[in-house]
Amino acid sequence: MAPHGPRAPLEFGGPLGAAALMLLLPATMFYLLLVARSGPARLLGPPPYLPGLQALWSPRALLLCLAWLGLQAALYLLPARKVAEGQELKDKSRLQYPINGFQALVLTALLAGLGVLAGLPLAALPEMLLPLAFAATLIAFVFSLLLYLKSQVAPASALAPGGSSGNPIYDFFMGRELNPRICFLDFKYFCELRPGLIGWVLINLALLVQEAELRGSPSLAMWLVNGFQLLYVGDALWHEEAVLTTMDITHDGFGFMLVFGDLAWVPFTYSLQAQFLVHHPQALGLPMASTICLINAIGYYIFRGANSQKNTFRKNPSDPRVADLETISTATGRQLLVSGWWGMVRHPNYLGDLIMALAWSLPCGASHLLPYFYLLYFTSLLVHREAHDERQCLQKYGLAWHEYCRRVPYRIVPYIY
Ligand SMILES: NC(=O)C1=CN([C@@H]2O[C@H](COP(=O)(O)OP(=O)(O)OC[C@H]3O[C@@H](n4cnc5c(N)ncnc54)[C@H](OP(=O)(O)O)[C@@H]3O)[C@@H](O)[C@H]2O)C=CC1
Ligand SMILES: CC(C)=CCC[C@@H](C)[C@H]1CC=C2C3=C(CC[C@@]21C)[C@@]1(C)CC[C@H](O)C(C)(C)[C@@H]1CC3
Repeated sequence: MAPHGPRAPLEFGGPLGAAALMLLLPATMFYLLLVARSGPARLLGPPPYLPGLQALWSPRALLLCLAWLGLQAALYLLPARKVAEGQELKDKSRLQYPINGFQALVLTALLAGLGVLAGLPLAALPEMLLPLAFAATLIAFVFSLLLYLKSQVAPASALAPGGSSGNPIYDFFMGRELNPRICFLDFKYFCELRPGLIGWVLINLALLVQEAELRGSPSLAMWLVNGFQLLYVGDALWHEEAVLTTMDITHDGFGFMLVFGDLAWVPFTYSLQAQFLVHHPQALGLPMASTICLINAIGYYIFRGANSQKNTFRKNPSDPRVADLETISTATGRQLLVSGWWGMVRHPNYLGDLIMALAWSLPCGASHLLPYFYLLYFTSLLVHREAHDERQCLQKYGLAWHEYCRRVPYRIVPYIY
């Protein structure tokens, strides 16, 4: 079982590290937004210029962000095709979650289409990225503060294992409450999948339209980046229920790190490749484009295969699709897969995700490092996540986890790591 309360080891260097990250993460996001639109687009140089407050603050951008959150919340509250139950909580209860994320994506696409037909200038959105990112950051700070205050009146059983150190800065950053919600609106589940992910593909689409207006038609590179990332977001929302077993939902509190990650970091930095392409057009031949599509398809095949295999197995180990796989028994009664995808490396889903990340950067060519930022950041995020998960699995499964590590020695990349 994971350690609780003050005894939980502090992550990210404790309160000082958390405070530094609270400044560093937004600063990095603004830096990337500025660099992507600058001529040299140098990832490792000083920022091209320092924007004044008038370039960042716009009441219209704030209103737009709030309207976006309101729209996504309204779509979340629409009748769902299914209501799923989450993992069992400390008090033995299970929370309920609507499964209508894909429906929200489709309805948002319809609304955006209608908006464009009615004269909504989608291509103007990229020009507002800086003030929109600033507004999203402000919202993230205020929302995290409200969540922190709300957690002060939450019962102890509702707190996450890692966010109750007693240090306000650290707890504000990590999040104290595990599943903060008002009635049916679960804030963490909502934010993780809706406004940020759907916002990301909307920003990508706006960049595609802007490129078409600038150059007559969108480039092949832009189509690939839009297509790959839409597939990724569509897949996440189609398999929405699977997010209920990720450690973000089952283990982590909902504090500034995740709030900012979901609402600002994902839409504004994950769309970096499309931003880069508008300002730095790339000629991409068909052979190269086909190779990149193949790389993305391989990554997706591994990512989806591994995630679905584990989810199917966790739901019903006797399902014919997984019943023949080899397993190790653990003292908890749960089993671990040691063949199939999970017999290749201990985190095959991370491997697939990383291969896709490479495919998203390749259409941007090899002249700049900036489009590869996502790949670099994502590698470090997954290495950190993998170490975190291994510690938890060792605590949960003890000797059986040692046996799994012996049988499957590589973590993410076969024969390398
Ligand atoms: N694009 C992005 O920014 C991000 C994407 N991701 C993606 O999200 C997805 C989910 O990632 P994440 O939640 O970190 O981790 P996983 O989906 O890999 O879940 C880890 C859990 O799986 C279970 N497990 C581990 N090994 C086995 C095994 N051999 N057999 C059966 N169960 C096993 C354990 O939980 P238990 O035994 O309790 O079931 C373990 O805690 C991944 O595909 C990842 O790539 C993640 C972070 C960011
Ligand atoms: C640098 C920073 C602010 C870190 C915060 C991390 C978050 C950005 C990520 C933590 C886990 C995430 C997941 C997804 C998006 C990024 C965050 C929020 C995810 C929704 C992407 C789509 C996938 O299919 C997924 C559903 C498996 C995934 C879940 C984890």
